[in-house]
Amino acid sequence: MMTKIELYIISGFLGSGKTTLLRNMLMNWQDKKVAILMNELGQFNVDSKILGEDTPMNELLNGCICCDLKSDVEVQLHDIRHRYQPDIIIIEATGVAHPVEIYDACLAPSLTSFIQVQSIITLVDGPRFLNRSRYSITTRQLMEEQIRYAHTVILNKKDQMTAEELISCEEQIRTLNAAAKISMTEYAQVEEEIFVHGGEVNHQVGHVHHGIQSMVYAFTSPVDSHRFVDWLRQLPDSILRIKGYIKFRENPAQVVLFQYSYGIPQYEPEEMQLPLKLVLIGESLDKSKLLDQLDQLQFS
Ligand SMILES: Nc1nc2c(ncn2[C@@H]2O[C@H](COP(=O)(O)OP(=O)(O)OP(=O)(O)O)[C@@H](O)[C@H]2O)c(=O)[nH]1
Repeated sequence: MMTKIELYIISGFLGSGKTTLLRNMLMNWQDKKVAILMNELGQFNVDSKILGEDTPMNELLNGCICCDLKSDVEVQLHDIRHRYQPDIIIIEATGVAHPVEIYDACLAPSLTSFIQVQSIITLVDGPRFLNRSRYSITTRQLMEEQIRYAHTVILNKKDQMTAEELISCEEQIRTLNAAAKISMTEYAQVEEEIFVHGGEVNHQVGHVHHGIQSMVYAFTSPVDSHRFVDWLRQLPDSILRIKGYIKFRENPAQVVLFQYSYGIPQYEPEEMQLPLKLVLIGESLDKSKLLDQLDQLQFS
C-alpha cells in the first residue's frame, strides 16, 4: 500500500510563533523530506525569506487560505506532491486563518488517496491571549476558535509570563478545548511526539469574518532608528503585527529583519540584501495615516 504524505496545519494568531515552530520542525525532521505550503495575507512573504531558499516551498500570497484562497489549497497540494514528493507537508496559515476551513480544504476527495491530515497545531501568544479583551469581538472570537479546533495547542512565549499567568492561560485554553494536548513553550521548542495527537475535528462552525487588514510599505533609503522607535511607541493596540526588512541611518549598509508583535520589537541583522519592505497588519488600519507617518520617517 502507498504511504501517504503526512500533513500538519500550523495555525495561531498573528505573531504567536508559527514560523518559529516551523523552523524547529524542520530541524527535528532533517532526516525526512518536508515541504511547506506558506500562506501570507500580503503580496510580500517575509517568512519564506526567513526559512531560506533551500526549503521546498509553495506560496499562497495576497489572501487567506481559509477565505478567498481555499480552492487553491487543493491545486497547491497536488503541485507540491509532483514537484517535491515529500514525506511530510506543513501548511503555515496566516495569523487570521480559521483552522477548520483549512482542514476542510485538505480533505478534498482528490487529495485523500495520498494525503493524511495528521494534526492541527495552534500556537498561542500567552501574554496577548490573556489580554485579548483589548481587541474587537471578532478578533477575540478568531483567537478562541483557533484554539477550539486544534488537536495540539502550543502555549508559547512562557518566558514573558509569570507562573500564575501561565496557569490562568492554560485553564482558559482548557475551557475552550478540553481534548487538546497543551504544551507550554519558549520559542516554540517542542518534542516531536506531541504532534501525534490527531483525530476528528468538529465541522459545525460558522466562519468568523474578521476585520483584519494588511498593507506593505517600501523604503527606498535608511531611516533614523530613534525616530523609528518613537513611531513604534505611539502605535495603537490595533496594529497587531509588523514584519519585514529595514535599514537604519546609523549603519546604512546593514539590512535588518524587523519583527513587532504585541508591542514588542525585535531586530536581527540579515546577511542578504533583501527588499526594504514592511508588512503591517491590524484591525481596521488607517492606511493613509500610516503611509504619511512612514513617509515622514523616510523623507525627513
Ligand atoms: N519572547 C519570545 N518571543 C518569541 C517566542 N516565540 C517567538 N517569538 C518572537 O515573536 C515574533 C513572532 O514570531 P513568529 O514565529 O514570526 O510568529 P508567526 O506566528 O509566524 O507570525 P505571523 O506569521 O506574522 O503571524 C518573532 O519576533 C519571534 O522571534 C517566545 O517564546 N518568546
